[in-house]
Amino acid sequence: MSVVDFHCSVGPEDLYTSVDQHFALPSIYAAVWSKIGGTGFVLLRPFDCYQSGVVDRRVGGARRICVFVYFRYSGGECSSVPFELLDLSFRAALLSFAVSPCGSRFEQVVGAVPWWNLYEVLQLALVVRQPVKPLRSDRVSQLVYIWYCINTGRRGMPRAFVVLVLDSFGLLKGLRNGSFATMGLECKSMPKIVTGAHGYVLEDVPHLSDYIPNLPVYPNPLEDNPAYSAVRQYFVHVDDSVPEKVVVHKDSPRGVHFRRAGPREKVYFESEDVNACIVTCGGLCPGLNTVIREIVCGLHHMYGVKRVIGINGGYRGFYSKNTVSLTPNSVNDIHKRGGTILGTSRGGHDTKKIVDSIQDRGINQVYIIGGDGTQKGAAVIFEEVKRRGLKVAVAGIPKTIDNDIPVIDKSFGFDSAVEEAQRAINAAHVEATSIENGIGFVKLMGRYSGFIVLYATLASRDVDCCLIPESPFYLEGPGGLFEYIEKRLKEQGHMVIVMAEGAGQELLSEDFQTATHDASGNKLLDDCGLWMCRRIKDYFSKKKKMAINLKYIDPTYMIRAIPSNASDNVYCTLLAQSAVHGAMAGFTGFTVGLVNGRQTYIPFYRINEVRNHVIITDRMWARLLSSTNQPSFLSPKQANVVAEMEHPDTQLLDDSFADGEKVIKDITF
Ligand SMILES: Nc1ncnc2c1ncn2[C@@H]1O[C@H](COP(=O)(O)OP(=O)(O)OP(=O)(O)O)[C@@H](O)[C@H]1O
Ligand SMILES: O=P(O)(O)OC[C@H]1O[C@](O)(CO)[C@@H](O)[C@@H]1O
Ligand SMILES: [Mg+2]
Repeated sequence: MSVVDFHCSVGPEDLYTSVDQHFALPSIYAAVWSKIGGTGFVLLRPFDCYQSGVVDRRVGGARRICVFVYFRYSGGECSSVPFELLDLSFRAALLSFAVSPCGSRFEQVVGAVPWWNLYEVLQLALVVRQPVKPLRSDRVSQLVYIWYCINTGRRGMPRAFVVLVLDSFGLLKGLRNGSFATMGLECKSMPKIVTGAHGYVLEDVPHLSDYIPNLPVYPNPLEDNPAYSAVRQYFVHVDDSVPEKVVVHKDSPRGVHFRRAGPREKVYFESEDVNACIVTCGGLCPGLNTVIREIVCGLHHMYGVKRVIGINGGYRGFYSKNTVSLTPNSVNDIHKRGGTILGTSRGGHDTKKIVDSIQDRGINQVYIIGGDGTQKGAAVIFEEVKRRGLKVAVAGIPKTIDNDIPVIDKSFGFDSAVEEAQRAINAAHVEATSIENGIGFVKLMGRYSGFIVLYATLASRDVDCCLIPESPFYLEGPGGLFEYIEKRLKEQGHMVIVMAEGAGQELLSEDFQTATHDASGNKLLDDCGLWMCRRIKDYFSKKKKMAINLKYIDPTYMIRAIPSNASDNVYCTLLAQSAVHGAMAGFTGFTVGLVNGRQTYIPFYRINEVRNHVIITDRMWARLLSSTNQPSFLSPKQANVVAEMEHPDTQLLDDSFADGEKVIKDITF
């Protein structure tokens, strides 16, 4: 990659960002933000330089390119530090980073400094011992170039790791008011980080009282609830928190925690004042109706709330559709149905119109059920609500059958989807075993993350080959997929292949590629399953002159349109009740989620920073490989890249190496 790559034509729809937070970030812990596919956008203030080891642990390994951007501000309006000192600290930061395990791993370092200052360019080159090319034009366009850089990776996977060294908050505020605004960026809140003894960190969620002073509090009506009186367990302790990592060594720091979900002694809403709404966005997922039902029933039965409305048709429904009144009676049976009784949609997120509608209708609790995109939308709604100073609690309930939401143990609907996928795999197995050289080929969902396919394969034990987006593969030649199919057919006379829809997209021949974007800006995938089946058939009939019988099964929409299974139903109930307790207690700007088996409130930025991926250097992938006996399909070059990946100093500090499936990193080839 060179500076030239910054000029590639990426449309405005690709300009996702989290960097608008930069001037409010308190430390590097809170400063690692991610974009589509998991780009680490790290904002390093001059005095954070000594923390580069933390950066390494959070984003190390996958990133190959490092971009330093140095804005030198000469207005002086907000900076009380002399420029000479800022220059010094900048160089210290750069040097410290460049020689750190993280910095030294990058293939190339690009330094962006004001183009007119050749002296700075030379200094940078000296420090990083690499050719440094200044980016031309003014500071605003430099920022735009960085966005481009983030989005230039293959298969939509970003390749850049960006470090901003800021020397003036004032300048960046100025930029935000200027070009940032035209990029549709919003100012976000400062993360609430509470620290305690022995490395305890609480990544807390916002509260209405953070921006509305002197809010009245009320006793929690649960105190009079016969069910809770019976067990004499009413409220969670105000200081209860849940650790993000439960595998520790005796000297490990206590690490990051999230606020434990549950009812609080005091609430910030009187029951008769609550006017709640529920909206579902994005694709379908088993359990949506259960969550709707349990929010309505939880509000009604636990808190005596009578006014709950449903917003029809996703985010756009706030301003373009009718609402529907929801009562325990009207939602009584809905959990037995798939889909969402409210309807859903992609696109149409107009923050101003949505919050106008919330304000006009007098809504004061907003429950937003949806995937990664929806949670990003919820975060923006929260910011706008806060900016207007409204007493409105915004709660997210994460949904996705793909299980690609980070931090949480798993998303609701995932188990049901995996279970339903068994029926398709069984059918494929029956078909394959009933005929000579039978191949059962099943395509399942999983746009960027292959969890459904991974778990469905492990659960079934009938699968001989599992293909996921995270694990590249190739078709022809030694070690390729075709060779493996031939071997398997010769060994046992049949085989079952299960593939995620996002796998092998890069293999599709150009004539087969028709993909564009959906209304939310998600890249639409081409039907790689169909294409693969055609390639397999062609290969064996034309090249090998070998008769095979391939049956293609595509149950993708069937596995997400079903009602949730029993375990997801219970999970949905707990999520919904946790959301209700949180909103009633005045918390806002949070997503509910299960962390290490406990319900928690997670700040939006943690849910939105990365995408959860299957890690193919993790033991779970080893379990998969030993279950199917398939080769890794990595080309020698790709295998080298994997082998080169260094493990962090302390494995326990990094999710991807902890025992289990919770991951935050991705591998980019
Ligand atoms: N960055 C964003 N900011 C504001 N709104 C967003 C953002 N990304 C997505 N949205 C909105 O969120 C809604 C749902 O997004 P999307 O279609 O990506 O589905 P999702 O919630 O990610 O669910 P799925 O699991 O099906 O992908 C859409 O209405 C979209 O406009
Ligand atoms: O066809 P739709 O409704 O846009 O949804 C398809 C996508 O939704 C998901 O189920 C969830 O993101 C993906 O697995 C899939 O690619
Ligand atoms: Mg999504």
